[in-house]
Amino acid sequence: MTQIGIYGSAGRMGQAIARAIEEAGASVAGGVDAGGDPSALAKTADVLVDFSVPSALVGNLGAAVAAGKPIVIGATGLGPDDHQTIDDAARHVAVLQTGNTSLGVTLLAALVRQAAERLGADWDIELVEMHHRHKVDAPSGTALLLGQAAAAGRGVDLASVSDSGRDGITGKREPGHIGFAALRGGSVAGDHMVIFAGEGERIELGHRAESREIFARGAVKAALWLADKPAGRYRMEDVLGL
Ligand SMILES: NC(=O)C1=CN([C@@H]2O[C@H](COP(=O)(O)OP(=O)(O)OC[C@H]3O[C@@H](n4cnc5c(N)ncnc54)[C@H](OP(=O)(O)O)[C@@H]3O)[C@@H](O)[C@H]2O)C=CC1
Ligand SMILES: O=C(O)C1=N[C@H](C(=O)O)C[C@H](O)C1
Repeated sequence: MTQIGIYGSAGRMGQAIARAIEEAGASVAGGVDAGGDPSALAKTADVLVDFSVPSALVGNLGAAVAAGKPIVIGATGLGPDDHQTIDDAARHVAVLQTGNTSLGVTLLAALVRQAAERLGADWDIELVEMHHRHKVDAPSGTALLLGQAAAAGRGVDLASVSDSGRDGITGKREPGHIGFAALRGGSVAGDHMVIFAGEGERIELGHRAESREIFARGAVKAALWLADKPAGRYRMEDVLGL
């Protein structure tokens, strides 16, 4: 039976993942939260999942590499340095990083990329997301993932066209920019809408998570898939065969 270790185990996702592990017929190797030792868990688990906080990433990845264990990184709010750390770790162990482990969002990203590829640059792309009142990062990891899919469809680098902080006298919309808006409130598990706004018409491609169980099931599926993979950086598309 595959033993899955959880970084961020007492959190909303950590608890949902523990339930999903039991449902999948695997077992929980243990959990670590703030102040805990990531190394002991890495030694006992077959595979690890990290749904904690970005500041724990270096320690969690270091523990996974030292123990030679694959790891799924689901925590969001990651910056360029974090992605470099993930690339470095992926030279030693299998690492799958994604802002969203659901089947629906993984498919949506492919549709967004295709739409961005086919629609001309005169179609403005805007992303709107809404999450529960406890979420601490914005834009969401999913919004960034979808923005990256749109940018890839257009053959541009998201960092050079991203527009996420409109407030006050912003001036006109920059042609080619990809805009982000983040709403927070209540218990919303995660809503994302990608809007392609043309002259006189709009296309809206979206996803609504009805509970975080979909993320938890996807995370466990990814962990079980990753458990026997060689070193490298993997994506949810690889797990789902999309
Ligand atoms: N990729 C995906 O599909 C999804 C990703 N997420 C992401 O997962 C992350 C967690 O979300 P959520 O469960 O709602 O958040 P929570 O705040 O409920 O949980 C985070 C957990 O991490 C713990 N933690 C804090 N510091 C450390 C540390 N150094 N080492 C290990 N654990 C630590 C916290 O412990 P304490 O409370 O003691 O500080 C807490 O138990 C977020 O980044 C969120 O965006 C969420 C849903 C889906
Ligand atoms: O914090 C959350 O809850 C979620 N975080 C992820 C994100 O930042 O996109 C995934 C999902 O939307 C829920």
